[in-house]
Parts: sequence; C-alpha cells; structure tokens
Amino acid sequence: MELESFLKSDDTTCIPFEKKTDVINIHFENITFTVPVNKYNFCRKRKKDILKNISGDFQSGKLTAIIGPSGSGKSTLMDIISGFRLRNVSGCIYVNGKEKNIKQLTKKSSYIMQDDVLQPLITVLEAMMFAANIKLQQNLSDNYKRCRVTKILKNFSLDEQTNTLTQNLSGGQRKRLAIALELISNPPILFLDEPTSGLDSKSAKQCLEILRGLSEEGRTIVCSIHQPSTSLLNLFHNAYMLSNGKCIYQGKVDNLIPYLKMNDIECPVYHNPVEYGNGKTKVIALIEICVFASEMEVDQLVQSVDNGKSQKWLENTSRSDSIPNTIENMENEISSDFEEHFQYSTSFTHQFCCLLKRIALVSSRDMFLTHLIFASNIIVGLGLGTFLLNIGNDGSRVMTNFNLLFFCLMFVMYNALTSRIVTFPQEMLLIKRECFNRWYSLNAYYLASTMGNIPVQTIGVISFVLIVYYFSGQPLEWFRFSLAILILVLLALIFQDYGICVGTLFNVQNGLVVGIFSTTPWVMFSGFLLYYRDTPPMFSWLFKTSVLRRAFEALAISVYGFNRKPLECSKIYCHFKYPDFFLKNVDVDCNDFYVDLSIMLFSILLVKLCCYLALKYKISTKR
Ligand SMILES: Nc1ncnc2c1ncn2[C@@H]1O[C@H](COP(=O)(O)OP(=O)(O)OP(=O)(O)O)[C@@H](O)[C@H]1O
Repeated sequence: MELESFLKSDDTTCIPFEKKTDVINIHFENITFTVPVNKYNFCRKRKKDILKNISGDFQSGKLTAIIGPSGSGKSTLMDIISGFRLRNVSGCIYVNGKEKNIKQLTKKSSYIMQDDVLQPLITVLEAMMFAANIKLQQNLSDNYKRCRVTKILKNFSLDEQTNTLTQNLSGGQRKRLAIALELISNPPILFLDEPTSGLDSKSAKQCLEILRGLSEEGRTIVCSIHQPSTSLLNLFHNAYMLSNGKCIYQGKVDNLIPYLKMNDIECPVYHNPVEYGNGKTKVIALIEICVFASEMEVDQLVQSVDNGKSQKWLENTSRSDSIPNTIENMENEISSDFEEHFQYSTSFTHQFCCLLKRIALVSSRDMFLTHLIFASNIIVGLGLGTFLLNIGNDGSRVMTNFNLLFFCLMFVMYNALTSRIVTFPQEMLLIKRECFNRWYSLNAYYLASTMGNIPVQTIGVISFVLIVYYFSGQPLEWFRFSLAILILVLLALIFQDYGICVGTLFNVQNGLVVGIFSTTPWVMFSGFLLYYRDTPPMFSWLFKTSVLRRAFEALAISVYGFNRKPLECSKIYCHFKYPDFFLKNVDVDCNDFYVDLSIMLFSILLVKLCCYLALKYKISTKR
C-alpha cells in the first residue's frame, strides 16, 4: 500500500512528535555495579566492581553520548539508568532533584537495544501500525494513528520502505525503524545502546541528526557509542566518558578541548579530541587514555571531574533554552506524574487482540514454522500410510500397528517440541524489548500466543492423523478417529509449550540438547520399551506420571478398546486376533482411558504454568 493512499485525505491533524513539555533531568550518584567472579568456584568467590561509584547528569533537551572503550561499562550504565538492570546495583537516581524509584523512571522512558530486534515477517507499515494500535490511547481514531505513522515514517525517511518486510531492511533502516517504533508514544526519555554500530558514516549521521532534533524538542536522549568520528561526536551536545568503570569526563562536547588542556593534554582545535592519536608532543587522545593510560593517569582525570560529580564542564542550559518551563515550576507536575500508578495505554483485551492479529499474520507468512509443520505432517503421513497400507485391521500385523501408534506419538511430540525450540529464542528477544518498553503486558502476550499457536499445531496434527489413519486402515469410526485426533493434538500442545519453555531459557543449540535429552525419561517409561509389569515397584510412579505413556495408552485404547470386534486374520493363526487380549498383553488397562485424558489435560496446565513462569523469569533476568 502506498503511504499517500494509506493516509486518507482528511488526515492532516496529527503531529508526528509533539514537543515535550516534560522536563526530565536525570541525576545519578555513586552508582556501583558489582558482579561475582569465580562464580563456580565456591571456595574462592570474589566480587568485581564494573561501575565504580560514578555520578553524572543526563539533561533534558540534550543528546548525551556515553563514550568509552570496549568493556568500560557503557552498556551497563545505560542498563542501570534505564532500569533494565536492577540487581547488584547501589547508588541513587534523582529525577528533577527528587530521588526516584528506578521502576518509575522506566515508565517514562524507552530503551532501544543494540540488536534492534524487530518482528521479521511484517512490513514496516504493519510494524508501525501495530505499535500505534497498541501504544496509543484506544480512543484515538484510526485516521489519527495512520496520520501519525505516516508522518513519523516520512521524518525517518522510511516512507519508501513501507511495504518492505523488516527482515529485508538495511542496518540503518532497521535502526531508524526501531527508534520510530518507540517514538510513536512520544516518550520523554530515550536510551539507545550503540545506535550507530554497524552503520556507514552517512546512515550513522542521519540517525544521530534525527536524535539531536528530537532532543532539542525537550527530550532526554542518551546513547552509548563506542568510538565516534569527529562529525558524529559534534552532533552530540554532551559527553559522558568512562574508563574502566570510572567517569573521566562529563560535560559539553565543546568543552572537551579546554578540559584536555586543563589536564595538560593538548589537542588542536581542528581535531576531534576523541580521535586524536598519541604523538611525540604528548598530545594524547582521550579515548587512547581510556585504553592505554596507567591507573594513575586515569585517576587524575577521574579526580578532575570528581568521578562525574563535577558539573563544571556541563553547561546547565536546560533551565533556560528551548524548554518552556523551569525545573522549579515543573517539579511538582512531574513528581505527581511520576507517582501515578502506571497503566498501559490500552486495555488487556485490546493488547490481546492486537497481538493475536500479529501472530496470525506472522503464522501465515512463516515459511519455517507454519509451512514446514504442514509439509512435514503431510509428507510423513503419506510415507507412513503408503508403507503400512491397510495394516490396521490385520490380525497378523497388530504389533506393527502398535509400533505405528508409538511412532505417531513420537513424531507429533518432537515436531511440536523442536519447532518451538528453534524459533522461540528469537521471539523471546522481541517480547523482552516490547514488554520492557511497556507495549503490552506479559499476560496479554502469553494468552494471545497460547491461542494463536493452537490452530497451526492442530491443523498440522489433524492432517497427519487423517492421512495415516486412512491409509493404514484403522477402523473407520468417527468416535475412534476423533479420539485419536484429540490425543495427538493434546500431546502436540503439551510439547509445544514445553518447547517454548525450553526456548525461553536456552539458546537454540543448548535448547535442542536440553529439550531432546529431557524427554528421554518419558520415552523410556512410555510402555513401549519397558512394560509396567517388568519395572521395579520403586519406578512405577514414572509410568504413572509419564505423559507419553498416558498418551500411548489412550491412543491404543481408542484404536483397540471400546469393544472392538475381532480383527481379520489372513494367516492360519493370528495371536492377537482379539483386541482386548492384545491390550492386556501390552499392559494397557481400558479403565484408565479417562484417567489418561485427565492427566494429559492436567499436564497442559502444568506446562503452561511452567512456561509462563519461565517467560516471566527470563524477561526480568538482566534486572
Ligand atoms: N553480569 C556480568 N557478569 C560479569 N561481568 C559482567 C557482567 N555484566 C557486565 N560485565 C562486564 O562488565 C564490563 C562492562 O561491560 P559493558 O557491556 O557495559 O561494556 P561496554 O563498555 O558497553 O562494551 P562494548 O562497547 O564492547 O559493548 C565488561 O568487562 C563485561 O564483561
């Protein structure tokens, strides 16, 4: 859809980014972040300070760069101030002079992470409309939302890419889209981790120019940046420099050269103080100091800015220019706003509907998950049905048919399990970002995801069972057929959620190992390899609790139970001509059928609960 036609003719009333009237100045004091080292050596546990008692200011109306060499603690500082990291942190954060709970600060800010994870299978316009629908007040009209999206896309020079899937965007376009998505709700504070990483100089400049413009409207924007070039550095108003977890400079970018001079570190005016190389004239670039300087030299700079406490080099302009009100005037307003009990912009039901719509859209386009699940179910179903044609009613091939039932269970189980383990870790990053930036609640996501994923698995399993059941000649009775489908769908749903649980906690490689390995006890005690009667009593509970055993038993009953007539026998003697006799022989008790179903239903609830708790834990792990 073209952007202009997407925007109706009367949509001229929206403003892409309202000027912020909120003045939010962040001041942090004595921030220390400590991590345990030798975590796994219980005898010699030690602790290490990553950030060492640093202080500083991020001013409203300013674009501030956190600069420092790799490992100096830039991302850590950003994580702490944005509220993304809460554990092992000490120190205070003040908003407009009042000490604030960091959780309250996160409600006013958006955090754009370095890896700018986007939903890959939706277009730029769809992504923006999803964000607008879920992040803007529900009472705003569709036209208003469309207009806002259109104007933001134009501002970010993404109007040519509206119909491009986000997975096909260039690195620079992805970054701009990630920022545009957060700006839909117009947050007064933006944190960006390495917004220019991976971008060429033109795209990096374009990105920072947009951020500078946004900051000059009154926002507080903080970016961590590794090693900016001269032109990029000049786009920032302020710099906050870190070396080995200590602050070696905080102030205006323009003041860097006088600051270096004052510390007997000369740097010619035409040169970027960050880039300037080590030379014979003792002129050393600040970044080089960060990397190579001795502890004594770094300490001199740290003392010079009092580890970030000194505001000498930080021109305090936010009180006078561009911002309409003084902090003193605004303080009460902002404070009361911060005390508000936080609510999402839209209701739970609305979030649920938007998420369900996105899941449906993605499922219809997801080659791997949806198409592969369907394709594999149909191909394997046809293969099995062809090789084992009409064995279902053959009294001489009952054991082969029994093996087929077990194979069906294993196929459905591993299909559901592995498809989620492979795809969910990526989705997890997206949920983490969107939930942290308060697009929607985890509960809304979880419910939508649970409902949204049922059709794909169910239709896949039904097509598989339909083919195998028919070709292998199982009894053509609706009752038995429906039970077989029910059992296999329940099993697929259990292991789909189990896969999500594993995919939440582990990356793809580890998840596959853990996921497959952890199913071994279920397979061992499924009643296929070991019979209940041969197992020592101390292990009998494993049989009773194995969900695979329950599914296997229920499936065998649905095919051979319920007073099925004797099977046809093409040979002189068929040992298992009578289905009841066969079921007894393989330790299947027909009276257990409803117990089996109940245990499977209970397992779904249990796995869903574990899955929800795993998601909740993972979403707050870094914190
Ligand atoms: N949870 C943790 N456990 C152990 N060490 C940690 C932890 N978090 C951070 N660190 C260490 O803290 C230091 C600072 O990490 P951080 O990611 O903040 O650096 P950075 O300045 O952003 O680096 P880069 O520019 O390479 O991203 C690194 O040495 C890192 O290994």
